[in-house]
Amino acid sequence: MSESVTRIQVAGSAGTDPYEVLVGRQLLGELAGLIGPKAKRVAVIHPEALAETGDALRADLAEQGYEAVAIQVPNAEEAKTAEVAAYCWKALGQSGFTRTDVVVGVGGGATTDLAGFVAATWLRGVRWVAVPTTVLAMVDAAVGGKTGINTAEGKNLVGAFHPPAGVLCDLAALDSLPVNDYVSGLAEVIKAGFIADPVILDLIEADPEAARTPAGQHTAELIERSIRVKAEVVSSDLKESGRREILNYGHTLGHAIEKNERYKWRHGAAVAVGMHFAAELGRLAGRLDDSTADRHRTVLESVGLPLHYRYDQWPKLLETMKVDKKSRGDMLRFVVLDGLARPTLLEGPDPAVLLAAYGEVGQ
Ligand SMILES: NC(=O)c1ccc[n+]([C@@H]2O[C@H](COP(=O)([O-])OP(=O)(O)OC[C@H]3O[C@@H](n4cnc5c(N)ncnc54)[C@H](O)[C@@H]3O)[C@@H](O)[C@H]2O)c1
Ligand SMILES: O=C(O)C(=O)C[C@@H](O)[C@H](O)[C@H](O)COP(=O)(O)O
Ligand SMILES: [Zn+2]
Repeated sequence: MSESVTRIQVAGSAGTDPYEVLVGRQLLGELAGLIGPKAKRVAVIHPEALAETGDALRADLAEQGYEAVAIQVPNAEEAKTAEVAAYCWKALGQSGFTRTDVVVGVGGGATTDLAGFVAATWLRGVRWVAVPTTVLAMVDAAVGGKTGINTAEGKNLVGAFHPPAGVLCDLAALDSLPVNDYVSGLAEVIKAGFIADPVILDLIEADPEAARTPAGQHTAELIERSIRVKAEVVSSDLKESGRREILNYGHTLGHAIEKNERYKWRHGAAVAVGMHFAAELGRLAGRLDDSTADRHRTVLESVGLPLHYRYDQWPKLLETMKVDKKSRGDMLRFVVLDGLARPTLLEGPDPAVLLAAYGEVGQ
């Protein structure tokens, strides 16, 4: 067993098995246990940026007796396409991958979303293990079983709920992450702070510069607290029939911005703008106090996340938001706050209020 490993439990829900999220260092010794005794073949799906890691993992698994293949996919959102999923299916088919074999997704959230989706769809579902290597993937994407790809029409429009058998968050992986990608992940950390655990906000506000680096004093605590928020929510509502919607705070506008930018913006940056919008919407709808709304601006800005987007794009963003997964018929639905750590739904807001909220965000 590895030293000083934190183990966070995710309960089984909707007929799925429980699993653990491990946070620590040198966790790869845990991988074989998660792959389980039945697998003969293992496919390691990794992005170009982690070519060496992917190959080292493949070689290590081969030494342990598995027929291991590494499947390299493009970096970031370019991996979340039907074409790349088809490329992975082809590789699994050519290596004779059966129902007892296992997919390992190593990388950021784009890679773990794709790898989980490939695992969910191959032979109608095989076991998979997530090895997240970005802040965002550790605290959010790799946990909870939402897997999927984008289409030209929108973000994550094709996917499946397919929880991993386990999640290994090796904090050492963060040392090679470019600072922009590190900071992008802080958007989901800050989201967890606003919707459920304000201590996260206190820790970031105490030293925003430290929060921007893996060497920061509170890095492990910020990551663990955020994972606990996610684990608690998905444990009770895997398929998003209710409470899980709170994890979509800031995402209604955020996803529309990502689509508008043809997925060239990082998810976390778009969600940061989306949370600013959600805060202004909450304030203008008479739900959220000024001080908590203003806190969104200060904490997001303090770590270097964006608050604003192009004002002239509002009509297009509004059209995209109409097909957000939370919409019901013609009714737009937004996660807003009734107060700090009090997330709720705002259904069918007045279009004038929406425009006024965007007036604070658009530039
Ligand atoms: N499934 C979910 O519940 C969920 C939750 C949140 C976000 N997401 C998804 O996650 C994605 C965003 O994930 P992300 O922010 O991790 O971005 P990402 O996966 O696009 O990774 C960012 C970049 O960093 C590279 N990279 C990854 N790890 C690295 C490392 N250790 N060192 C150097 N480079 C590394 C990647 O190859 C990529 O180029 C979005 O597609 C978003 O929709 C999913
Ligand atoms: O896990 C969830 O549920 C979330 O909403 C977490 C989000 O951070 C994440 O970006 C998720 O992929 C969004 O899902 P979607 O269903 O709105 O596509
Ligand atoms: Zn997200």
